[in-house]
Amino acid sequence: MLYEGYSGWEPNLPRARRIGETMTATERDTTRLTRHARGGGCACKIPPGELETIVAELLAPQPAHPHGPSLGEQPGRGLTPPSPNGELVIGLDDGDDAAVVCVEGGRAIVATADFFTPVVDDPYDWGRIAATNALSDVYAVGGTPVVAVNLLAWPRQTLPMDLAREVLRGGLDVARAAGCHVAGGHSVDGPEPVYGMAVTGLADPERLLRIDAGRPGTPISLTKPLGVGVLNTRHKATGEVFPQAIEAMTTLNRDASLAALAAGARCATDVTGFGLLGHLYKLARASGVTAVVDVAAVPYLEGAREAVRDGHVSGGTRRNLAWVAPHLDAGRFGEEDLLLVADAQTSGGLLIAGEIPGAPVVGELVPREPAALRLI
Ligand SMILES: Nc1ncnc2c1ncn2[C@@H]1O[C@H](COP(=O)(O)OP(=O)(O)OP(=O)(O)O)[C@@H](O)[C@H]1O
Ligand SMILES: [Mg+2]
Repeated sequence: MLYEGYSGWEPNLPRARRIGETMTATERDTTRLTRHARGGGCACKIPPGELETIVAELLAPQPAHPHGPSLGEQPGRGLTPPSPNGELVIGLDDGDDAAVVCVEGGRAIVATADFFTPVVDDPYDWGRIAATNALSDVYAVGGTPVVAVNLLAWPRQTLPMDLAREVLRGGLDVARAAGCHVAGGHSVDGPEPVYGMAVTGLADPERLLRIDAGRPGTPISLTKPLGVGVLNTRHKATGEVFPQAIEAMTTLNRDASLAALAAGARCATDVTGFGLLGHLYKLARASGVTAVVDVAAVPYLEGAREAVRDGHVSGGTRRNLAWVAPHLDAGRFGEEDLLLVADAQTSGGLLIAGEIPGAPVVGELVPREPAALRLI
């Protein structure tokens, strides 16, 4: 995930505090983590169209740089080294969730990194959410996380360091629950708090969940309800806490991934900042199919629709909708429903091509139509 930038951070905050110092009420308000970031969670991702433009540059043949190593011009994909140490089986071509490389011994190594600005005010919960989200991309390709390193930026002049400690504690607790070591990291002083992890996992190369493996005639299942985006936006604006959103964002996608593999699924992705519509569009495009969404079957967290009606919609959600609009047959649905299905999720569930016990079927993949997405 790319991090959008540094603008908009809270001015006039108190001096740096030492661990253990008590806070005044005013200071407690200024230590509301979401006030220190313009965006929040996966809603702070670079919009999908802009991201794909810069990533496409990486895929293009790379001319030799006059001051770079003399590897010469690459004939094919720019990212392939002349003498690779492993076979790349999932790379950048379709914007899949994680990179997968086959190595000696018939195992596959899964690599991914994710970090973002605060999505809730509670530092421990934010740590748990960010770690659950970082681990999710390993599960989304059918892997098992093995080791993670923390990625942390902290405005140490304006936010107490003991909050950073709580963030890391939350991340550690989630990784432990996932059976994944946290064995290091990197930390910098920055204007906005940013936290996440780089995670390495293992997978069976014959049993991967790929974004390009969807086939017509397959139902689409969604393993977590939508709506965390609008509830987080409401939380940032009002301070109201939504335990149902925190519960959803801290639920590991491990069981969903295992259930998908057990059901014989071969195609999945996780629903994060580009929303259900954005991620489903990527899946349909990569698989050469159209995805039909049964809007009435899409589950939402309690309070999500009300939050949209009250205007708590992030810029990221509106950008998601604009991005998919040229590829969307929206049928009879109006703005409220469209904003809900495009809602930028943080640490959302898996979108699986296949039927999974306990997960609602929210649509179906069909042969490619003029529009890659159709709502019914
Ligand atoms: N700076 C970058 N350089 C190279 N590739 C990138 C960069 N940023 C993103 N990508 C790639 O672009 C694709 C889409 O990125 P995105 O962050 O949406 O995927 P993701 O990791 O599945 O996100 P999420 O964690 O929200 O599920 C991925 O394949 C990702 O590896
Ligand atoms: Mg992903």
